[in-house]
Amino acid sequence: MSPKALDYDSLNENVKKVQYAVRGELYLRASELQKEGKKIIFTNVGNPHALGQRPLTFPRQVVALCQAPFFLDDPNVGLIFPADAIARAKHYLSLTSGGLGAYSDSRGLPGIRKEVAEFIERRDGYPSDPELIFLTDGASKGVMQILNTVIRGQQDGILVPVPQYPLYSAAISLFGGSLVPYYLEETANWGLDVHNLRESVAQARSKGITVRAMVIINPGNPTGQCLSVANLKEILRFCYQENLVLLGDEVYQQNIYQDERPFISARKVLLDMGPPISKELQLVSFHTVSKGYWGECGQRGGYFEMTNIPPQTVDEIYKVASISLSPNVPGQIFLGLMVNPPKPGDISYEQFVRESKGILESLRKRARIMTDGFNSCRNVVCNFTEGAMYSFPQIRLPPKAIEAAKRAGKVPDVFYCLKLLEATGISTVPGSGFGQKDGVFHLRTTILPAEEDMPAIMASFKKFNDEFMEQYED
Ligand SMILES: Cc1ncc(COP(=O)(O)O)c(CN[C@@H]2CONC2=O)c1O
Repeated sequence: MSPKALDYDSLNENVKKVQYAVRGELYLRASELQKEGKKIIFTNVGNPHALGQRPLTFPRQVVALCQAPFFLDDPNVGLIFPADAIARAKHYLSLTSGGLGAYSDSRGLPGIRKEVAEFIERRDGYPSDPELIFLTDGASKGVMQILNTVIRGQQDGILVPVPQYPLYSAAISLFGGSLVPYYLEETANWGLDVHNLRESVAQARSKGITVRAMVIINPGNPTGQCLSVANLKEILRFCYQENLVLLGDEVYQQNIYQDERPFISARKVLLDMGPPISKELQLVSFHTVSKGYWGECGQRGGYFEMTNIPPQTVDEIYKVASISLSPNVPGQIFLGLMVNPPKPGDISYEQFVRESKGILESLRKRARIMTDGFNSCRNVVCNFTEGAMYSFPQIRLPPKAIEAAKRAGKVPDVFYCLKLLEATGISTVPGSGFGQKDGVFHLRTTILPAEEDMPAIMASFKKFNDEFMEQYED
């Protein structure tokens, strides 16, 4: 009998090749232990509300009213909801074609795409065209759609930073392209050296690969570095010289924990450079409501903005977006609220600023606590988390530990993270899930555990780590 279509052996080979470590072996083992009653601290996913972060009040008030418009007809609605939330809910409902249950345009509601364009204009100081902004079910879907549009086959390469967020390696595998790694310099605080870029491209071309696009993640995941203007200019010039599309993943643009390198968008730097590059280099930028001080991961609100992309290509991307009919409408409203939050003078402004500032200040403190905690441990070194939501310490495993891992049939950092999980309940992602230089090992954790829990978590980590090193050191 020939295999059935959904038998494992007859599946699409690209599907079987895909790896996604953020919810890989460690996550599955942690879920098993949790079922057995062990207390698990899931720091593997940048999922703020799952670790206790409270949602911002104003957006939830607006979306609640949008989801249940009958409250708007209740004479007492003003006793529970502030007037600006009521007004915003009515505004968003007026943009839909029948409320949140109706499909929107496949690119998203025009009124919200306009809000995104106005946000970008305020942020960058250059006009932005709503027609070149598509709303998506989270940034992931936008990234996958653009990669699917660019990759024609195995010979097409995408330059991806290593360590990288495995959405990129997984999507490139799924769409049958080739990942072309460029290594970030850990000793230079995960800086990016254009010389490494040139080497990677030359190597790929020598294997017959056509490098088509370059991904930057700024601030970085898992590495947390923030790119300087000079670095961004080098990257833009490099892409222009090598005829590459630049994919600017900027989902952590609100998550900045130092003052030396504030966030500046690739688009602003590009437009500041002026012609010819500003008129010719193709750029797609991504953002989301999942990160920042919003952390609304489950709402699935994202967008991508296209710069210097030909109208015919935009039409093709629109055509493919139409297959999925409509991005989810609540997620679109969250996005509109993120890019157009309460303004000074609005009733909800003070509360919004208090809540958002509080979250960001706490994240900044936790980034410092975690970095210092790791650096106080034996054989652990950790760059400071300049941005994003993660800490990515290097774990210098003694040879005996590497041998023990081999005997256990595990990659060394998986072996270490499994031991850490069993001993402390701290669920992390091994550095091998993000890519790293040979013989160098890391783990990724988020900086999201509650501030008051952080010292105990770091103490528990230190106890485990120092005992582990004691056990395996010569
Ligand atoms: C760099 C980067 N881009 C895109 C996404 C996708 O975001 P959406 O929720 O908008 O699709 C993530 C999510 N970060 C994952 C999720 O949690 N931990 C991570 O590393 C990310 O880290």
